Amino acid sequence: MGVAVEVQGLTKSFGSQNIWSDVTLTLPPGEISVLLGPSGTGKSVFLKSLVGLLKPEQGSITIEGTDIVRAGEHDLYEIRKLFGVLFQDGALFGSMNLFDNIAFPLREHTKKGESEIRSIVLEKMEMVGLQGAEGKLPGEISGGMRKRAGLARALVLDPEIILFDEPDSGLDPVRVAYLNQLIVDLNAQIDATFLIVTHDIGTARTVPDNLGLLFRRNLVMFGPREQLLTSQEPVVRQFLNGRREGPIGMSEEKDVAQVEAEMAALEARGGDSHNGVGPKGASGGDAVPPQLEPTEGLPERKAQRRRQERVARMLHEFDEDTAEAIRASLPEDLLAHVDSGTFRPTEDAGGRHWAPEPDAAPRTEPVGEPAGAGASNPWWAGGSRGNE
Ligand SMILES: Nc1ncnc2c1ncn2[C@@H]1O[C@H](COP(=O)(O)OP(=O)(O)OP(=O)(O)O)[C@@H](O)[C@H]1O
Repeated sequence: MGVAVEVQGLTKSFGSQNIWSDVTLTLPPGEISVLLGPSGTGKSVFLKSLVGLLKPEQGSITIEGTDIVRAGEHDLYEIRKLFGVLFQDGALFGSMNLFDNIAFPLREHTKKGESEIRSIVLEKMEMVGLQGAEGKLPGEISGGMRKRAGLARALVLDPEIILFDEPDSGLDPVRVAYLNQLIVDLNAQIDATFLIVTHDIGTARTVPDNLGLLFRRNLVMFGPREQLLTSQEPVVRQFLNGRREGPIGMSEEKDVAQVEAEMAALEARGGDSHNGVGPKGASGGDAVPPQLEPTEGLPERKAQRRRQERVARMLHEFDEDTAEAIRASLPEDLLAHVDSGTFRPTEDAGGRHWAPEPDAAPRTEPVGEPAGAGASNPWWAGGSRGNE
């Protein structure tokens, strides 16, 4: 299982330019989270801070008990081994073929022999659908293949956390759809914690368990996908609908009067339903579309059930629309526990973050043992209807 990344009160500036302040969130282990935000809001700075490449001035990033903001070089080196990073362009060495590019971290950071390296590289290449392309140079393959090669390289050290910096950039909508499926499939296979920075609203709506939005030097919201997708916050709605009207301006923030005038005009035209739906558009259809499932034949995502239990305990924190959307994603056994009050609800997480709470276990009988379930029949084994 992937590890949790707990970010508390994080603040980063470059000189007098504050990038973001007081960012608090937790990436739950093994879950997929997406971070959105207008250009220049510091999403890449956030990713670099997570791997210790940049040092925030305040706050903490705790991974397996180590605060990487304050960690020394040795601890940082160890923690970095937990990460795989997919950079925007794949960050491949142009003069090396794909095999050598993907083998690079193994040759640099391990003492493995060439035959073991070969079997690991070929396994990861197969996982990302690149079998047979070992001898190709990065310049000879498409952008989509380069992303896959970058992903294979991010996988070779068996990471517990994978960071994706705009995996969809430069890809056509069909390639983005294939890549999204690959991301979900990989998550099902390796159960690592994923954080994806993207501008692609389709990805944000269908891939993650959790969604966050950075704006005006703050984390506006971070929580279960249903929370952002049903949100009425003007900035969230503007971003998810990819429209001009709203608080986000061309290069800077707009003044209040202008935003009000734009919103009134938008309402007069019928609201978001009248916006165009481009390939990356978000309007139309359900506010909360079904989440992508792993390809048939692959294991279920282990994080799915863990997440369902987690959000079932958080239901009381959300408004009616969000709670209803979350309930629609829960299997019947968990809903029964929610409705019978078996769960001890989370306290004061406010939907913005999550921490393992030992005291949030069921109050009475263990949730895992509904009547008739035998010890050899684990309670999560059946009856989940997923995010239908
Ligand atoms: N090393 C650095 N030194 C000084 N300023 C920096 C540095 N790195 C980033 N910045 C500034 O931080 C701000 C946020 O940049 P960042 O690349 O993180 O934004 P982003 O949200 O990822 O944008 P985009 O969506 O366009 O990729 C920018 O104003 C950028 O100029």
